Amino acid sequence: MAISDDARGLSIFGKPIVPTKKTKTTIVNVATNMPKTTQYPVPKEVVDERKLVAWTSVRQERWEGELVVEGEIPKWLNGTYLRNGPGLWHLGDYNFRHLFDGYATVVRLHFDTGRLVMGHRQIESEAYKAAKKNNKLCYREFSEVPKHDNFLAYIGDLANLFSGASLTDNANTGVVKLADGRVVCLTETIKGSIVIDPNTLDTLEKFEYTDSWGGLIHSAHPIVTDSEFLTLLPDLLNPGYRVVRMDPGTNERKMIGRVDCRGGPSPGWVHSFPVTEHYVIVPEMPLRYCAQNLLKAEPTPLYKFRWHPESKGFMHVMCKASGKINNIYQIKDLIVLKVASVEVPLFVTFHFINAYEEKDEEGRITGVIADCCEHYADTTILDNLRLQNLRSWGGEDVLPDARVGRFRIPLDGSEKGELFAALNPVEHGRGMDMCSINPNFLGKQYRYAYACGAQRPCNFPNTLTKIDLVDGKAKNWYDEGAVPSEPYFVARPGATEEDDGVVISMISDKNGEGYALILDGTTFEEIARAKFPYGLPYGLHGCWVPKS
Ligand SMILES: CC(=O)/C=C/C=C(C)/C=C/C1=C(C)CCCC1(C)C
Ligand SMILES: CC(/C=C/C=O)=C\C=C\C=O
Ligand SMILES: [Fe+2]
Repeated sequence: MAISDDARGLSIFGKPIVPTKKTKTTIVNVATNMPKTTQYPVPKEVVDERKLVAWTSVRQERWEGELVVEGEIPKWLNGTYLRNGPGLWHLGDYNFRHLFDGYATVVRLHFDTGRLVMGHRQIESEAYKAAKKNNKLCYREFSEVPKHDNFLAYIGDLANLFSGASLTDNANTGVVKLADGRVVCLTETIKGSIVIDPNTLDTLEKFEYTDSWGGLIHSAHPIVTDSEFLTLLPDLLNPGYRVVRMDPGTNERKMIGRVDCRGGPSPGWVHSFPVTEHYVIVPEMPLRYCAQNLLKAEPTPLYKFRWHPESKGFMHVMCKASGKINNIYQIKDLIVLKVASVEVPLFVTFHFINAYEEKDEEGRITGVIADCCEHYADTTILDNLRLQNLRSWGGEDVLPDARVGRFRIPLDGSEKGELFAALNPVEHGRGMDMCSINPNFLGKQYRYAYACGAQRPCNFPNTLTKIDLVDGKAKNWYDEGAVPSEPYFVARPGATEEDDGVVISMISDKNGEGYALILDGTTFEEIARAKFPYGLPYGLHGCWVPKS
């Protein structure tokens, strides 16, 4: 294996390279069940001392090198963890506004019999290349819109919005490994699907869908397994969603079925969605795409979306085999499959955790359970993710509450489903987002979820938390002032227990430094960490590429 241990690369867009202090961090396992009233703001001196590396642009285009490992990485952990995220938030002196605007930075942790090589690199999207070349924003990002020199240019840009030409391809949300081995970085625009090399992090090509579904947007979180790729294509013209499947080795999405919206002027935002063994669950969230906001030059507090409580929330259950959602009975492999479309309480979620089918004593499916990181139907979290807000924390407890929201969708023809907290949110500090599960339990009854919770006061989820959905308990990892990224579970080969494996996260700490962290999946204790040469910005979602 070729290992380079030098930091090579360029500083980007003129950002200075600032040396970081060497300080040891203290790890505390916390109990987060302090009542709100006994929590105090973090003292100003402590807040002022914190470096904001999580919310600071990555300092150079790329780096690769072997890391020194403290502790022991299990010898069975062989493969590559890739994590994508919006890591570059400025162009010259111009600072982007929202976390989701940044140009994609992919980080790679390559594990080989106890050794660890880290690399990071910018994705060479058209949007990123054009920004570098022209030193200005050239495509419409999540909240940022290019400025126009004159009225004609503005009209041209509006026309380009409808064709999709002016939309970004900045693939900064996640990265998936398809069953055929291709590794694709994704965002919510369909054109922002970009194939990368998981070893060199080279940008290889645009992932071209060869079907003719058209449309501009899809779910940022497709469901990817060894046999398929499922995603949702919101239909903004005739409000609804197409549920599509793509087979390994192809670029063609075939339609499983279509769901019409039951409320509102447009489909609800589908950042993610869950599946069970037999069903695709299509959430219809009252936070809906909004054409007027899409046209605005300045961001609204809800960006390209609008909150429509009057339109209600719904969960649709589509049979994977037939594409049907109406409440009829179907015989497939002698199982009676019932499907449903129910009204549910208002909800706000980015991320579904998992879903599964509930059965009675005879093994008949009676309902569907779908779990998500739910923000109590409060949309303010979206605006809280503005960089200014993340960077200007004064020590107050300002992170809105979130919970593991559990939908119960009856399949007996009832018109309504339920939504409740799957465990007491105090267990995880009333913060909850950025989740993963053991992928072998996708769509099946499961017990454990890994996510970011809160040790309050805070303005962003700041703990790693292991949720036990059976006992209703959580184990929390916390490093004062640190921002951990999504905990990612990798199962030990041959494991029979659901939590037998490790959890990987990357930490941006309060000293401006950063490290890869490996926790034991069962005990949730740290087993290894490896310091990065410098702190890295916060990142969103990752995937595991096992050693071939
Ligand atoms: C980083 C993340 O989680 C989400 C990124 C979302 C993006 C880039 C959304 C972009 C969009 C446009 C540029 C116009 C159309 C609507 C929408 C999909 C929100
Ligand atoms: C980071 C985040 C929410 C944090 C809230 O508590 C959401 C990210 C969404 C995109 O992937
Ligand atoms: Fe996401």
